Amino acid sequence: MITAKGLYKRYRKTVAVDQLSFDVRPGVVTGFLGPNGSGKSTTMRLMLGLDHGGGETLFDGEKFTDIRRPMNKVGALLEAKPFHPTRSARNHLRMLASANGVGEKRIDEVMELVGLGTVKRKKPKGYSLGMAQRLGLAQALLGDPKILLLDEPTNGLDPHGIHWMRDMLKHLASEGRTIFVSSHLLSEMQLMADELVVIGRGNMIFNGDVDQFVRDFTQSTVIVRSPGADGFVPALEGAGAEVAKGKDGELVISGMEIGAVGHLAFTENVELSELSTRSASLEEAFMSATGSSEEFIAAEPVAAGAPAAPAAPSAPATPSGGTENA
Ligand SMILES: Nc1ncnc2c1ncn2[C@@H]1O[C@H](COP(=O)(O)OP(=O)(O)OP(=O)(O)O)[C@@H](O)[C@H]1O
Repeated sequence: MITAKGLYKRYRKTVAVDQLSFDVRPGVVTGFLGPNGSGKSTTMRLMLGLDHGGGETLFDGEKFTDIRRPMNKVGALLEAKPFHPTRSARNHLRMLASANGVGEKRIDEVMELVGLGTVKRKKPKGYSLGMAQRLGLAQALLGDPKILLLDEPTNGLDPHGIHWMRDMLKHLASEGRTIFVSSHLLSEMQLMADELVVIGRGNMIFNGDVDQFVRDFTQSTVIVRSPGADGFVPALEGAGAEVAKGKDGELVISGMEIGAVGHLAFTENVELSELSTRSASLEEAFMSATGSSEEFIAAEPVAAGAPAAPAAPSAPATPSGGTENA
């Protein structure tokens, strides 16, 4: 279990992390999301005491600096390639292992676990970014910790690597470990995470269940296909629904429950060939939740030859509403 309380960090005029408080539960993967520059890396560094700032983080009730053998309790992967330039990958882990009372056997075990068994005698400087991420994870797992903090571990991994990382983190969570992982790959996060901490401009936007986040920040829609679709629209609108035409003539209905749509079709004598709900994606929820807290907003692309549009104005500093739990 991780308990973060009142985390705060200011760089000159920039408040990078603003009184963030959240819990990360064991047994599930918790995703850490936020737009670029929202303070995710700074938060993780603060949690591990690698940055000076305000607040406190407890790992199973203990501050990181008070843990006698930190590697056995908390494993972290904060940036790829923080490795010794001349030692082999295995020797790099060996050095860390001996400093932390971890046995030799565990080194080969973690190298195999992350798929680097055949290249463990090579120097990490020759590793690709994806291989470096795997070595970083091996390093984090060396002490068999109950808690893992991973900043963008899928960065640089190919689709197979991303799939592998997802399965690995889900497996580690299923063993009862606490997994806190940041990623920009929202479709991946939707498959991997059970819970979320979402921040914008250093402020808490949401802390809780992924499905709840999607429900809170998007609207699910009801899909209808019918040979009499056009004739059904006035009845739907008369009942207060909003109706849009989707692909292949489907009706995309918002503001009305699926049961009510089915009942209305029955009373209006409309034949249906499909009646279903469509949930929004995590990406849609993320865009809606963090849209106003994006730090870097690009201008709309302009067609070649057209006069350039002025850059979009900066968004207000306050994040959009949500279930703040700070
Ligand atoms: N060493 C530093 N000096 C000054 N400002 C910094 C420093 N590190 C981070 N910042 C600022 O703090 C804010 C948060 O940065 P941080 O890197 O934590 O965000 P992030 O969410 O991890 O971003 P990304 O998703 O792009 O990796 C940004 O405004 C950034 O410019």
